[in-house]
Amino acid sequence: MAGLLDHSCVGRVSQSNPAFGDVSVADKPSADKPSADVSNADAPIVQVRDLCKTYSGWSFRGRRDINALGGVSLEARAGDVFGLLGPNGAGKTTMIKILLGVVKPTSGSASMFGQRAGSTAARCRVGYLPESLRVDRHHTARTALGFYGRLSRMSSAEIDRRSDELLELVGLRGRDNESVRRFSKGMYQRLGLAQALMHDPDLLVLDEPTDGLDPVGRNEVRKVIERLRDLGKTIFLNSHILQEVEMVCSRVAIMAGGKLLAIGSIDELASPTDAANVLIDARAALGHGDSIHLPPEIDPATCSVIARVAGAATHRVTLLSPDQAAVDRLIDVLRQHGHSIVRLENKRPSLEDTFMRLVGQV
Ligand SMILES: Nc1ncnc2c1ncn2[C@@H]1O[C@H](COP(=O)(O)OP(=O)(O)OP(=O)(O)O)[C@@H](O)[C@H]1O
Repeated sequence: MAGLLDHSCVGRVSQSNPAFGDVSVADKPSADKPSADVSNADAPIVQVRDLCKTYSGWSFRGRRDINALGGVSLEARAGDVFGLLGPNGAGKTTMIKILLGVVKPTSGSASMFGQRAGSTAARCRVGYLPESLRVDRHHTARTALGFYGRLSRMSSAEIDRRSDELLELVGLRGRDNESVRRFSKGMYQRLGLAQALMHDPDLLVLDEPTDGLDPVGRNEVRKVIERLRDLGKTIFLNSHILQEVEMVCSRVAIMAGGKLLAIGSIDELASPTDAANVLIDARAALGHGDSIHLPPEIDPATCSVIARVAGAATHRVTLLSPDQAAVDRLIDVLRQHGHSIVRLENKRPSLEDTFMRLVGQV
């Protein structure tokens, strides 16, 4: 049953748990007891040191080892919305499975809240939304939350109170007694977020939470994540969708081929070549048969014609890392030469620029 791991402090992880897909290397959960005194206030919420994972497989050519993680180190701290990014096969899911104790690392260490990743004490404080959550079709949103609450050994009163809060938070209040069979994918994922939050975890691990959703569903799920961020929840988000990561994450790690390529805030990861720039679109009138004339003060290399219609041409001038004086000077020159400023945009480097630069080099 999906969600068992999220509430697994009361039970064992089933190796056939559909929440984890095809897990070939499953680690037996430890028998350590959760303790009220497990927190180490100064410890990073997630800490990974030199983490390596090699899967051993067999093909008709014989034994074949796959290095899914080749010595990754990273940390996420309280209040971070930490984005884990990388192309297919980067090792993101393997990292999450190790953190949740489903896969055993080959070497290196992983801990959460200062406790060994996968230990019961660590897992009790984590809520997990798998990539493809499956809630039994006979459930309503409310009975599903009741089921997950009971797995966490919550009392009926606690389950009712928490369900009310979470249904409100994820925007399913009023739909709570409908069969999940009638839910859209977006509603289903929002219910998934609610089940992951049922036992009020300190860390939320979300694996591709908006994968397969249409733009409306994506937007709804993202709004819930933003609400959780604003409430101060620590979130570990695995996603392919760069714009989404850019909108919600405070820090990101970019991985490829089992290696960590970069880690930091989006601004920290931008290189000078991705630097912020200013775009100025200026329109100049053209007489019949006129060619386009740029003011002589403007370097043609910084300028391109983006539109030419009868009687007018629009130029786009790009200023790299400009100061305000340079922007003012350029506008003055354009105006003196009879150009109208039709658009001015401050463009900050996008995560996509950074991602493509780093991943493209691998
Ligand atoms: N159970 C497994 N047995 C053998 N190889 C595996 C197993 N799980 C993952 N791998 C391999 O390990 C590598 C990393 O896979 P992983 O799923 O961690 O990457 P990912 O970044 O999550 O990719 P995706 O975005 O496609 O899910 C891949 O080459 C994958 O084929």
